[in-house]
Amino acid sequence: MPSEVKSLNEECGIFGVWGTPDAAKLTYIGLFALQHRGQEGAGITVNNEGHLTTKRGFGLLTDVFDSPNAVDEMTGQAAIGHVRYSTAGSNLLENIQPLPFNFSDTQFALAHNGNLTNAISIRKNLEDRGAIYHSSSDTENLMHLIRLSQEDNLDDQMKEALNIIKGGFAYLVMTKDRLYAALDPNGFRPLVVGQLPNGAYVVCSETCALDAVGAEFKFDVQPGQLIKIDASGITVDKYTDDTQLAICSMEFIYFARPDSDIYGVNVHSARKRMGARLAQEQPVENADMVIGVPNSSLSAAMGYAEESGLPYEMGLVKNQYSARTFIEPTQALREQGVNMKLSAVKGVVRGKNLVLVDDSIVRGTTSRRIVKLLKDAGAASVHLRIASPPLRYPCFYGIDIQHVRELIAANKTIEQMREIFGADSLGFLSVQGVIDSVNLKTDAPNKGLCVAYFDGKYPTPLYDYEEEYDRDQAQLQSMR
Ligand SMILES: O=P(O)(O)OC[C@H]1O[C@H](OP(=O)(O)OP(=O)(O)O)[C@H](O)[C@@H]1O
Ligand SMILES: NC(=O)CC[C@H](N)C(=O)O
Ligand SMILES: [Mg+2]
Repeated sequence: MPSEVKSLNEECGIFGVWGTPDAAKLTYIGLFALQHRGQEGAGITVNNEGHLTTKRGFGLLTDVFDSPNAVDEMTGQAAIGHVRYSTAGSNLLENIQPLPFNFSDTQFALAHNGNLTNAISIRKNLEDRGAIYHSSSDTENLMHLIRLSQEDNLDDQMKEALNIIKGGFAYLVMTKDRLYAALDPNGFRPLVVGQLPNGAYVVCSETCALDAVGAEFKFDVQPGQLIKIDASGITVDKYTDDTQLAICSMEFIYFARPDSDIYGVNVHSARKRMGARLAQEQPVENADMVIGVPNSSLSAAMGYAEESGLPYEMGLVKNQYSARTFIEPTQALREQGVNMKLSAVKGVVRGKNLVLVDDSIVRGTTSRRIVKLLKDAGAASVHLRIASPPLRYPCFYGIDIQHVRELIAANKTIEQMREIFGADSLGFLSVQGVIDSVNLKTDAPNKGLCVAYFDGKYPTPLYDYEEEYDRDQAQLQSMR
């Protein structure tokens, strides 16, 4: 894996459309707007008069659909698609989604964003009873549970299956005559419904994909809902009442695109408010300017600058093509200052006292590199400010960090981190600062946000991950 890839990996994007010509092409365009959510693999399943065909492969959407014909030949009136970053089951072709299933009586295709916390035990249980899995992905479990259900219609089979799986899931399930969308009881992942000018419905991870295909936003799918779209239109149903919103706060901090709205909150504006709150909580005296770390922290840096009355400057630039390179500098070259991703703008930062705003620290790789870059470029001082609290606990609902040993803030104090990064000072936003800045309109705990990565308080039992989590925590205690 190239070392210049993202440190904090995203967690899959899904897109589905029902009842329109060029469904596969629209899905391609929608997925293109969701590419930031996953770059390991991509795929589209098209439904042509009830016949489902899937094309999927490794890499970016443009790697999988590498000629105009690749999408044009997928004719049909409905489609679902997926861009993947794996959380369960490695980066193998059979795990790339949509997962296609051909039964003697029908066909299905599944696309999933999130991570199931009881996938291992469901699989073990079903394999003991003779089930044969196609993939090593957690996603596949839903298909087995639907087919094993004794309910007499597909709506009820879906509901039964959705009540058995646990954890984080936004699912799209397409059959020959309908498209289902379902969200887990905590709504860990965003999922929205929109409508095209011709009346066709779209369901996807973020509103930026609705904008990309010219669809009008209709509503956010709510925790526990099961949506059905078919020839007779859209039906909004639910599979459980036992729900409580706990959407991933990292969606607002880092994952989602700034032009997306989640539950009515614009992501860029939420980040700006986090930056402004950070300026109040962690001010810097005698600074000359605020700079952000492209791309995701620029909104927070703008908010910090506005609140503190300091100029917002471009002190770092990011090479737009860095995500696409598989050729990386060796460690020796890196030590000589070779950097393929970020560069300092020397003419701006030389001799200046900088407030450097990033949105998060995961392994600490970025912070270490950029403080050095800026100092090498002649910055007089670098005060690092992070627009989120220290990430100390793993996520089991769809982000790929599952071990605390990977998280620098779980192992080091703030002063130790400051020293490792070579920064002149280091400060983080409080958990309450995140909650107040996002400010979702709900009575749920933490105003509807999951902040478990910061406080270790998970909104659900961890099921199959419980033992591993306890072991990790014990190991961490012994290291302290
Ligand atoms: O502590 P680390 O392990 O280095 O991870 C944290 C960094 O990773 C993310 O940015 P990323 O490089 O993924 O790119 P982006 O900001 O352009 O989305 C995040 O915004 C931080 O900058
Ligand atoms: N990041 C995700 O949402 C991943 C979906 C699914 N768990 C997979 O591994 O493919
Ligand atoms: Mg970043």
